[in-house]
Amino acid sequence: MTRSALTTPPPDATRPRPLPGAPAPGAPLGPHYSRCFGCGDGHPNGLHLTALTPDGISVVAEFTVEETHQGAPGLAHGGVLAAAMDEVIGMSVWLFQRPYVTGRLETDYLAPVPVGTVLHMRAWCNGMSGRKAYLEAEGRIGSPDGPVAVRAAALFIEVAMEHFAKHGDIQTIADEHHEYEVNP
Ligand SMILES: CCCCCCCC/C=C\CCCCCCCC(=O)SCCNC(=O)CCNC(=O)[C@H](O)C(C)(C)COP(=O)(O)OP(=O)(O)OC[C@H]1O[C@@H](n2cnc3c(N)ncnc32)[C@H](O)[C@@H]1OP(=O)(O)O
Repeated sequence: MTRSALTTPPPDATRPRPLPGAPAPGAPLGPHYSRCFGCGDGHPNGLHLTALTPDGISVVAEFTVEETHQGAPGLAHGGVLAAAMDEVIGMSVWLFQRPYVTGRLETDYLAPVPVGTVLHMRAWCNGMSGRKAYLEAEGRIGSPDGPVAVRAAALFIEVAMEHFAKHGDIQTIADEHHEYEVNP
């Protein structure tokens, strides 16, 4: 992966460890929001990524490239592939049970991805330092051992839950996240 200093963990970064409440290995992760463009099962033309964690600290996911994801005829749009990388990285950092948002996302495109491809994605954390999480992901064509088509490195920044309430749609958050009070 060609990555900048901004997405490279500093020497004092800590290695992530699975938390006690992490999903069981192999259990499906499910969408964090039904209308999410990346994982939402209620999104009419989203990516519909399906994911699980093998170990509580990383995520594997499958993304089937559809006609609605094209850039050039018959080939996936690079921005759509970046969105898929962003999503799978976001799923992996959510395993640490604190809310993070993407600060920076770097992407290498190594091979074209035809419509109909199942992209086998994997995301993991290389280190954490304060509010910053340094993450990486790859997407392989056709199988978990297939050729790598896309790589990404990212810096995610931890935010308070209020970030979503302040900037987003608080009623929908309350409807889907019953543990979150609209008027605490
Ligand atoms: C109640 C329930 C709600 C449900 C929600 C579920 C949770 C999610 C669950 C599952 C996720 C699944 C997947 C989701 C989709 C994938 C994720 C996305 O696409 S997220 C959307 C796109 N990203 C944004 O919209 C961020 C927009 N930016 C911001 O809001 C701010 O800029 C923010 C929060 C990133 C930082 O702002 P500051 O004011 O809090 O903090 P400052 O001081 O600016 O930055 C902190 C440190 O980070 C560095 N930093 C910030 N941005 C950077 C950047 N772009 N590059 C390098 N460094 C950066 C700064 O230099 C600073 O470093 P120094 O502490 O000084 O060392």
